[in-house]
Amino acid sequence: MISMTDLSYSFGTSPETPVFSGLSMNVRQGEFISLVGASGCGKSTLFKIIAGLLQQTGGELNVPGTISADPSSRLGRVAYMPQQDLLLPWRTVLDNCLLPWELNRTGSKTEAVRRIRNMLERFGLEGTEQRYPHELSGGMRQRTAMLRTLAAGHKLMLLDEPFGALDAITKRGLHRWLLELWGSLEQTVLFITHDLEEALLLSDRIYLMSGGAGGGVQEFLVDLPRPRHYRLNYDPHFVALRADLERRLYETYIS
Ligand SMILES: Nc1ncnc2c1ncn2[C@@H]1O[C@H](COP(=O)(O)OP(=O)(O)OP(=O)(O)O)[C@@H](O)[C@H]1O
Repeated sequence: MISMTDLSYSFGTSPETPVFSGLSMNVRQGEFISLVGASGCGKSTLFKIIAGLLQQTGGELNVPGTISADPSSRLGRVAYMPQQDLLLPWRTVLDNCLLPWELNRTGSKTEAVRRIRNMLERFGLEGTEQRYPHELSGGMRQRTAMLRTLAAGHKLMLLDEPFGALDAITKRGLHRWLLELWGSLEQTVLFITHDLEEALLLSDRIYLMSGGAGGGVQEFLVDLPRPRHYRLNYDPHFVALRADLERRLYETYIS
């Protein structure tokens, strides 16, 4: 679904110091992949490149149907949920979720509304369609933003720390919910997180990003069977994987 070879990026303000370099990775259809790495190693920047908002300064990026050298060919091809939920405060839940339809105008509005209404229950948002973002809890806002992202109708979703600002219990509930939802949707997900347990629970593979010149990326396979239960994090194999992941992440910090 995505492949990148030796990708690098430098901001124009500091061309000599790349945010990251030597990034090579592949994402296959239907996979759930997490990206972890120190703050500032370029995870969000990589998402902006994949979404077509920035152009890599080196290397190859292949997103099917696009041209590696032309970032605008990637615009609108993937669903991107940035760190802040970016819900429009003057719009209701339903109207926020209709935004992708308003931008693309594929099919009728009646059909788009029907599809969103059908999704509201699966997202635990039944009864909220006429509410405004300030009337929602943090977890509900994140689910609304995710529904809007999914409503764009793309098979690839980029989720940048969607649960980063939530308390542990709400987060736990959303993990359970996302595991069930992803299992039924055939979506490919690239997910940024700083939470190693979250990454292990949700992912097929994890990429550890180092950032900087010559940093590259390390692949970590999560060989835990599916379907996964959110209580899996007490399993001895899970605990061992977590320890290994933490050690490898620590090594990327000090290398
Ligand atoms: N517009 C910009 N101009 C110059 N430098 C920038 C710009 N945006 C981000 N940076 C720098 O690029 C680096 C990578 O930022 P980015 O947000 O991609 O990191 P990140 O790994 O997602 O961090 P975090 O985990 O804290 O969200 C940081 O050093 C940041 O200061």
